[in-house]
Amino acid sequence: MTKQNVVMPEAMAISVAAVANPPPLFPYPPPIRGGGGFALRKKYPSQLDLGGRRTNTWVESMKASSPTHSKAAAALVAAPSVGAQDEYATWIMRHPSALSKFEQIISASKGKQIVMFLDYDGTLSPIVDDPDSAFMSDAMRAAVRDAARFFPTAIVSGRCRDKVYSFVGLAELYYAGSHGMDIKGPARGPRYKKAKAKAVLFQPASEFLPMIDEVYKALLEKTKSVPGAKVENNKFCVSVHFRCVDEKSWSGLAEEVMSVLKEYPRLRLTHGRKVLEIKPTIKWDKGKALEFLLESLGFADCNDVLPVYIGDDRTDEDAFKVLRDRGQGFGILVSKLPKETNASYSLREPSEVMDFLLRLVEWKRLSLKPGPMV
Ligand SMILES: O=P(O)(O)OC[C@H]1O[C@H](O[C@H]2O[C@H](CO)[C@@H](O)[C@H](O)[C@H]2O)[C@H](O)[C@@H](O)[C@@H]1O
Repeated sequence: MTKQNVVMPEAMAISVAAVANPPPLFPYPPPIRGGGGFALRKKYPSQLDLGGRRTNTWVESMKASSPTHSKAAAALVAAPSVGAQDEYATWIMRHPSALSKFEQIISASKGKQIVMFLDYDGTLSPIVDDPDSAFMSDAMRAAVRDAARFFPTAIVSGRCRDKVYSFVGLAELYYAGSHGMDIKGPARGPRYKKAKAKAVLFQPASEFLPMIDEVYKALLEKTKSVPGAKVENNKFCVSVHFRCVDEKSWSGLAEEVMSVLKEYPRLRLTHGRKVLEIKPTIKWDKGKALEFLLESLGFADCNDVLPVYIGDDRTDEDAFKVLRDRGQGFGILVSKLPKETNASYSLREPSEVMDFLLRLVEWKRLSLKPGPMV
């Protein structure tokens, strides 16, 4: 594998400019909890402002970060109120199931190479309490392996690349770890590689490694008194998990995290599904990673490509938005609940993601079979 010297203008703008003027994050509005409904929020900042926002605002953001796993939301999924059902019905018309619209999707791929981008947690593996036990099933692995035989496939995850590779275990895929800040091409050369495809190893935040390591250690120390808190070193970013922390301790945890981060103005804080995420302030995200990978695969400025991105979290919205802005391909949001999203389609859970991959593979196999002799 050769180290690639790629000049990406945004990636080069890593430090000073970005620090002075942090990039706006996509305002992914999680549903408002409580009130018995799934009302979509119009504005909900996904970047937690270390300077001005009060801790209780943080805690509200933390509460909203995993509605599917709150007891109230789980009850609403199991037995939704009439209002919630109406709201879901309206939402699903705007973001129909990728399974029910399968024919529409494959007809859009006519004459084009599908390229698959798959988030990991909550997309290929179910959300579980222990991040170290978020294994994908063998059946899902087989479906991804089959899909990758026909379509270039990349795993795009917030996790450390090595970790997500250890979960997926397929050498023929591209992997973008640390929310796209650590990209590596397949160990084995896939058959579908275009002639202009390049070998890939791209780490736009490498200068932040020592800082991330330092912050990881500081966060470990600061949060060790909070029962259930877990700090995960994702190489170019750090996750502070609060899924197993008693809700009463969330504000204390947020305060500890903020007290560490105020010493690091070149890092920013966002939140995902019951997790606080600490990242470098570079203009790089899963959307940029998607564009980078398309280019690496030889599909830059091509019309004969249909990128499909499947993900469940707010960081995946950056990729959905890129596809929407390019007017190319489409995003599929994995969610049982209505959420404001830039994805075109939806799937309810990882098992539906697997069904979708299997149908794609089956369709491709049939389309490659020679027709009957006449
Ligand atoms: O981009 P992703 O692959 O979706 O990674 C995002 C974060 O996923 C993991 O945390 C989430 O899944 C855990 C296991 O199911 C769950 O316990 C946690 O509450 C979720 O937030 C991962 O551990 C994080 O480091 C990733 O940033």
